[in-house]
Amino acid sequence: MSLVTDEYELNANEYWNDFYKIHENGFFKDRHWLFTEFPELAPDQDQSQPIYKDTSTTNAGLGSCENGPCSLETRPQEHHQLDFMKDSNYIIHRLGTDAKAILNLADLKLNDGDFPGSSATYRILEVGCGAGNTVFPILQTNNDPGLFVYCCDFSSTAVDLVQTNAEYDSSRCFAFVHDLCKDQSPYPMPEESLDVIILIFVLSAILPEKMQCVINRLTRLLKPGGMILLRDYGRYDLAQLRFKKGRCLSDNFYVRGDGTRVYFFTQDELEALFTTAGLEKVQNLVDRRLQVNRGKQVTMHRVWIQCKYRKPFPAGREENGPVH
Ligand SMILES: C[S@@+](CC[C@H](N)C(=O)[O-])C[C@H]1O[C@@H](n2cnc3c(N)ncnc32)[C@H](O)[C@@H]1O
Repeated sequence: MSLVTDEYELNANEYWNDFYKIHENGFFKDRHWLFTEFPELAPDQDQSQPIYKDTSTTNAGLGSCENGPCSLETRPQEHHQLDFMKDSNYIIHRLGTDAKAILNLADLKLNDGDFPGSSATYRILEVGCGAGNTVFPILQTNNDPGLFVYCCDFSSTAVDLVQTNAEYDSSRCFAFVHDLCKDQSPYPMPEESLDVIILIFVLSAILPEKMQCVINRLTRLLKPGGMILLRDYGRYDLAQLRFKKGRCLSDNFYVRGDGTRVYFFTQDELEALFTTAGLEKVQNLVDRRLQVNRGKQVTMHRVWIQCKYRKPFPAGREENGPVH
């Protein structure tokens, strides 16, 4: 790594802290489309009735994901803006977060062998949860009393935003600071305890040479039959094509103006990452969209990749029914 690349890697969480200090929860859009793409997040809900529909943008040339992230505001100078537009669905009640320390695992009074969510029957972990734009829709939509949702991010500012959200319910959710790239950084749940792990535009923020270790370690947390769900940037997405010279750190890996980084994947690369970790493909698709912002008369070619990979049952152990 060069000195410049090193600086972005060593201080990666600080760049994301700065990002969340500026944007708080108002940047990434709440993703109610999640449940049409990933019904595993709310298995018992009626997926035929999307809860959320944004009508501000027209999608043409859709792939198989018509209810994907569909609204967009174009501000070419800042590529984050290409991802998701501000949303006011969630009103955050800030509770003086500067004064409130982040709740850590050590602060919880747990009996021996217990862990947050130990009595749950369906456990979901969101990694790189940001301000909670995926976690809160899950908690709102999935009413299974046995559900427990964990979420983590290496930005303490982001985790603080989640923990101080009025919707945060510590009996159903546990948010914690965690750096996916730090092998020694503990998870609050044992191995083979999770039904679903979700990564939404997160793996792309990680140094490419560290991605395999991240996926290997996450795989160990999955129950046999459990799944990793991913949605992320695809190769030659508009955001990639718009990067100016000098922003490229290595092949297909770029740094934005605010110091946060992004990789653009091919399907084969993701297939290799997941299968090397021992997972089996359930889905690996490219979602290409022509997004039209009628107001601004701009068309945008977006490329996203969506994957679902399952942890196989050990040989001789039959799959029988749901994973919980
Ligand atoms: C593009 S944002 C997506 C946020 C969130 N998943 C969402 O959908 O709104 C990427 C997130 O990954 C987090 N992140 C990046 N590298 C990480 C790492 N090594 N460990 C944990 N979180 C990380 C960032 O802090 C940021 O919140």
